[in-house]
Amino acid sequence: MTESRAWKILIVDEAPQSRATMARWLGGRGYNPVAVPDGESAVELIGEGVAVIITDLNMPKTDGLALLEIAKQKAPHAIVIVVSDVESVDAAVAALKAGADDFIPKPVNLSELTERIEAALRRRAMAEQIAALQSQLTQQQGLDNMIGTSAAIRALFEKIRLVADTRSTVLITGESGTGKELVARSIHRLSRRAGKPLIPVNCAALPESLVESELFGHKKGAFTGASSDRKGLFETAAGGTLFIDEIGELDLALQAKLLRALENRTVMPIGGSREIDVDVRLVAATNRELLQQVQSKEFREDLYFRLKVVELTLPPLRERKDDIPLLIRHFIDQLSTENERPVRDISAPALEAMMAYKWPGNVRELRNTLEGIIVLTLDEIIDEKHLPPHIIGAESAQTIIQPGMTLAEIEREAIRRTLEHTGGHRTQSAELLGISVRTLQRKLKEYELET
Ligand SMILES: Nc1ncnc2c1ncn2[C@@H]1O[C@H](COP(=O)(O)OP(=O)(O)OP(=O)(O)O)[C@@H](O)[C@H]1O
Repeated sequence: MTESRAWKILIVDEAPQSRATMARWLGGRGYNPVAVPDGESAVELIGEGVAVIITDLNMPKTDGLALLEIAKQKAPHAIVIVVSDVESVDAAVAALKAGADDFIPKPVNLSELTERIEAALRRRAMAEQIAALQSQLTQQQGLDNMIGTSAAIRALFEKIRLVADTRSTVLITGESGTGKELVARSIHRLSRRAGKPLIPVNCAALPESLVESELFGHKKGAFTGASSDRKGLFETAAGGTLFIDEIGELDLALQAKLLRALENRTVMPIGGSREIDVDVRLVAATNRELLQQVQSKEFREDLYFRLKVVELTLPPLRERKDDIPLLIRHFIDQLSTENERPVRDISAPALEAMMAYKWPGNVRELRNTLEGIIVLTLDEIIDEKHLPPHIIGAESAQTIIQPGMTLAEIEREAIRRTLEHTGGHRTQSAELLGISVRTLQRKLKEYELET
């Protein structure tokens, strides 16, 4: 059954035998059936407590269609299943058009009846969850579709609201895939700067030699290839927000330049002779331990303290498992629509397996996993059979290491499988492999794994 609660089912059928058989069958399956012989007696009983109404169509006085009308008024959430003789198929079609949830021809096949009831109850539960989710989203408007009701996420939403409309620099920390970019976008959208641009820049994705000119701009002739003046992202973001992702990847010289830009609110383009005023709010993110980088002298301590005036930390998904069902429902809804697939729910055992899994790639991995499943199925319900083996804990003991393999071959295979696991996400793969994104990029070239 969809829930342990005994659903109240109203059976309206003139034929005593058929009425009694349905009632006995449903009672034996844990439902709470109430059987009546005509429309009038049914009208008396229709109310909020009734979950399902099974009604015959052809009845004297109040017939099935009239009952359907009344049910819509008195118990709008009740599911109405019409049963009818095959001859009155036209009437059944009319009932479906008038809003009945399902139609079963008489004589009623009892197993089919329970299946249809279960399916309708599941559909209704899903619709209710989506409605709840939508209202929750409306309440969180401005938070860029960030889903979550766990205590940790609610506390984070609160901090985002408080910090958004200040000038403070914000440092967002958290593992890869936890939603740092979404937080940065929310901060921008809730701030007075929302009408101005939010410019994201990922330091790990840019070659080191380009980061400086990207951020601060350059003058014509400043270096080979600088054929004209170019504005940096600080200037492009004027009045708005600059989101520097993977700030831990900035080299020390650029860290000094960034600190100066923050302190003086001016930037100096490469090859320039004059500082340019910039009014930009900086939001930075990292999935590395900046403090450790400070201790190992890879990151300037003064910049670290300048950045961490306000620090928002995103907990890994495994530490806020309460959010998993909600996120799954959100992604099922979103990805089924996007990919035109019929998936609309997840079975209890599959959900349990997803809750037990550790999600090293966090929300991104959850979304990628669901996308992989949804794209490849025409089923309506995600079940255990759809889940990848590593999630249901059935990953075989097969190991990538075989005697005779070189270390390079083992490394190549580890990188290949990690990329497969993260859906090709380099930052996340680098983190899982314990190397920097740049090292990963170098190895991808070396092992010819680039796509
Ligand atoms: N709370 C959430 N609600 C809905 N979607 C989320 C949530 N958190 C993350 N996501 C989704 O997960 C994916 C990863 O999020 P995001 O890019 O913000 O992570 P990140 O921490 O910035 O990752 P990285 O460190 O790798 O850049 C995105 O598709 C994002 O929309």
